[in-house]
Amino acid sequence: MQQPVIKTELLTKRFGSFTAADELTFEVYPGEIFGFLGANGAGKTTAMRMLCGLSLPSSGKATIAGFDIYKQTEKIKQNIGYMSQKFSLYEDLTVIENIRFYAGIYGLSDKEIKAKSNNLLDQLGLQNEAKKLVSELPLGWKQKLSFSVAVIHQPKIVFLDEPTGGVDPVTRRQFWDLIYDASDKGLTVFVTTHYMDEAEYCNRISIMVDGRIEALDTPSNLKKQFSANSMDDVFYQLARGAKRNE
Ligand SMILES: Nc1ncnc2c1ncn2[C@@H]1O[C@H](COP(=O)(O)OP(=O)(O)OP(=O)(O)O)[C@@H](O)[C@H]1O
Repeated sequence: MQQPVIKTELLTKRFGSFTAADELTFEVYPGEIFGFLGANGAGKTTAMRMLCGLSLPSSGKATIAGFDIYKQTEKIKQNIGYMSQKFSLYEDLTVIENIRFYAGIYGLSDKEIKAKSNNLLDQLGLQNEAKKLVSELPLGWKQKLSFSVAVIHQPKIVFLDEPTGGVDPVTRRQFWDLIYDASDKGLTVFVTTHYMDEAEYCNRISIMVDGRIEALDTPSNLKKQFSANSMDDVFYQLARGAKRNE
């Protein structure tokens, strides 16, 4: 059996007397696409910040790419990529400037940066847009570029926080083609989303309710378990009892 790339045990984060993430225990395996679902306020961002080494847990254990979440946060940051709707590209730099900038931040050499930038422009079909300002690109293209720069240093895991907000289902589907390609090459993808069509694209899904993981399995097993026709229905059955988003 493969070693998990993410392993948590009773991972908990409290803010004063409030428990935002409550005894989370789960494992994610190399190359897996793991969906992290929950209603607003369920605790997804809190959990993800701990997993990325950005916030220390109150209790519990976790390793990310084999590194300890308390003691090795710098190592964790070197081995992960992160993309969110908020953390994105520099709108007033061109496409190629953004690629070079992030590659530089992630410590790639000049030679690697040159080769990677060209490959990436080819792969995304953006050669003609290389010198355009990012602000001129449609949102769907920005999201693809943002994902590509988040994995330019070939991390073991990429964390995606609602990566496709605001785009139509066809553009979302195209974004997911990039995710599948990356996961085929061994990248582990940890993704939060509110879109249930995206939940169906994941290998496994966990659903958080009021800080706790209430369900975790493949989309098809979850549908069986909850006698549901769709992930929407599974999600609704679990989230309707939530106290936090009343
Ligand atoms: N720094 C903080 N201090 C106090 N409470 C916090 C803090 N950060 C988050 N919370 C609370 O913890 C709970 C979980 O928040 P979190 O942002 O993790 O949820 P979420 O599932 O990511 O929600 P959303 O989908 O709306 O982003 C919320 O009730 C939030 O108000």
